[in-house]
Amino acid sequence: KEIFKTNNRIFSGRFLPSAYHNVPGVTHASLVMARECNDTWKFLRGLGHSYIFSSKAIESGAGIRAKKVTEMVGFLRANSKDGNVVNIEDLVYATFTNIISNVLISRDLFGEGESNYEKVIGFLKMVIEKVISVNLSDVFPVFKRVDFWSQGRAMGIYREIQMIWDDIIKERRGGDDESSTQDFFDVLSGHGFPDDQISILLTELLIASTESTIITVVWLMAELIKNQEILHKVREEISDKAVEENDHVLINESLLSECQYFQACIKETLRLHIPGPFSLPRQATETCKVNNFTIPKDSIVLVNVWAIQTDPNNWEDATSFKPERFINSKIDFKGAHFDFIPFGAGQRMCPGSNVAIKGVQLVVASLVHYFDWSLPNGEDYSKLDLSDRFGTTLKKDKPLCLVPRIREKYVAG
Ligand code: HEM
Repeated sequence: KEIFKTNNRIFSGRFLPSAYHNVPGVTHASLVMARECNDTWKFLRGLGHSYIFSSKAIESGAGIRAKKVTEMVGFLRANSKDGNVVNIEDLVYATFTNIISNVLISRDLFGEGESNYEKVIGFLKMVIEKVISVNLSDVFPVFKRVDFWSQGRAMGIYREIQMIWDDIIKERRGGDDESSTQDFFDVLSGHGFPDDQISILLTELLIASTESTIITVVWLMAELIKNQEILHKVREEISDKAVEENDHVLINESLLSECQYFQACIKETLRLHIPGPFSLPRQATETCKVNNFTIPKDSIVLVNVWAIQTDPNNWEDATSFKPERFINSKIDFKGAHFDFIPFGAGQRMCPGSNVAIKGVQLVVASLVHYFDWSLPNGEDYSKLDLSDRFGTTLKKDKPLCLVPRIREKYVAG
């Protein structure tokens, strides 16, 4: 609360590792990693609100979400006949990447049958790894002027980012595009952002919107599989409240928000398996005092959200998965309850929380509604290993590999 509310303005800086700070264009076109809340940040956050994060923007993306999730279900249906094992992270990576890439550039980044899957995934992982890695000069600023290594690394990141978007942007600039709908590329372009800055912004938004969302889906699925009684309750609730049994049996996205127990499961996943255990590092823009400690200007500030959200003083039976704790509870992730801050809080709070929830709920509802799931080799559900791997993100240690089987009543559909 001291960081995110009392001293909100002072801690509104973002810590920017030198390798990323030195990427040409970053200081003029960064939203997620903008070092301070300057005019460019305000402008980009406003654009993001209008075209990506607001309820209106989310509503207009409903068609894309439905299409991409239907494709995912179709893919699983086709691959669920022979007891094939599916890696849930790989499965949903393509779905979430294509949902956001359609909002950004009106096309799938992972096209069907295209071999760019490995290339794009490799690119995203490389940027994440290189951007967050801390160099000597980050810790000892005295080395800044002689830190040629991170300058070389920055040029490497710049080249990779440009390479991924180059063809797409050229195609768009070529003018063959007849689409009448405006996407985020059009908006940025219309405001005069040059191509290399657009590439940086698209990359930031792509990573911000996929990485944590995918981690959340994997953990939620893992908890549901391990706790079969919770899975059945969720399934029943979705069937009762959100499935419209007509010619095309479809999950009604807007009715999912009325599934209280399912919503509680999503919250409990974000509590127990926080995707960013230290949130996204902030930086003090001025020297200030927090609980009588002096925090010097430019200090890097990590908030241990994992510890807060699993603190036994605040949460009963804190390390167990108990969605019930959120039923009839006012605790939400909107940044006002400081015991539960998976999306951060204050001025730099994640603006995409509603986009994330919409995607997570539709994808998971579809996976549990249309399919039965078992563990490979018929292993007992209770044996599923839920250990995590500590890092800047808190992922499941072992990949979640499951065997889908289309449910009886949808076999012919
Ligand atoms: C479960 C999914 C997600 C989680 C847990 C998450 C979490 C976070 C966190 C902890 C931050 C830093 C907040 C702070 O400094 O206080 C953040 C920033 C951000 N997130 Fe998310 N996020 C998720 C999904 C998304 C999605 C879907 C989008 C876009 C559609 C998005 C866009 C952003 C942006 C643009 C920022 C930077 C905001 C700024 O610095 O002004 N996030 N997110």
